[in-house]
Amino acid sequence: MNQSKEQRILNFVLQNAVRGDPCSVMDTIDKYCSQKEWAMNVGCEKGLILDKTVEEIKPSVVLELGTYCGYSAIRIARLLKAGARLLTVEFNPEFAAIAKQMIEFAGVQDKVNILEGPSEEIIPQLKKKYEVDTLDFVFLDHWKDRYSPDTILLQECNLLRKGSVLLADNVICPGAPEFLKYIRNNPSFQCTNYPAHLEYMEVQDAMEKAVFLG
Ligand SMILES: Cc1ccc(Cc2cc(O)c(O)c(C(=O)NC/C=C/[C@H]3O[C@@H](n4cnc5c(N)ncnc54)[C@H](O)[C@@H]3O)c2)cc1
Ligand SMILES: [Mg+2]
Repeated sequence: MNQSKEQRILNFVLQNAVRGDPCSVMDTIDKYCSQKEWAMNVGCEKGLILDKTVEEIKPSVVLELGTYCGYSAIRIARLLKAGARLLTVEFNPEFAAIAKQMIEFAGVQDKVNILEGPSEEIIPQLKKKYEVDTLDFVFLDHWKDRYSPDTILLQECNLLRKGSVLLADNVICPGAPEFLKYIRNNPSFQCTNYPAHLEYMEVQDAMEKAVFLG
């Protein structure tokens, strides 16, 4: 059975990146996806916005929605302080398996927990099953029509506290119009837009940061 694109990306990393070196894994994925096969990793330009957000917050508990191949999980985990943890949610078992291997190769597996299943089922389990009190940082990068329902669900499950930060990828391309409408008209969130380009392309995109005001 011929390989998936995600399997080819993983193989390229296993053969060309330096084991235990997260930056080498990220650079190798970026090289493959810009030169050989495009894939929906946040990439290096928007990745820098993600890095700065994580460095600013210094989060202890991070939730990522949409692991895919694990690129942004590695990007986030490499910056986490000792004892901090990233919970990343992925409902496609093939992608979850690829991401697990990618994260282990990068050497950040001790900081990352891949939660397999749909975000709408996992989010309500975070407190009891995954011992989460509140989330310091949430990176949204899954199906774009899930951004606003999951943001509402996070609030309903009391997982946000005053100062919790959401960062959403792709609010321009593919676009998350319903999310932008919801979050920018909601007085409980302070929003900032970060224009950028779609990963590996000269197409306009942007990230939206939303701080929960409690
Ligand atoms: C028209 C067009 C098409 C594509 C692009 C380019 C482009 C650029 C980007 O940066 C993108 O993030 C995307 C994009 O579509 N991302 C969706 C990402 C999904 C991943 O998350 C997983 N997942 C999806 N919903 C859930 C869910 N509820 N619970 C758990 N996991 C979920 C999936 O299993 C995938 O692992 C697309 C630009 C324009
Ligand atoms: Mg994305």
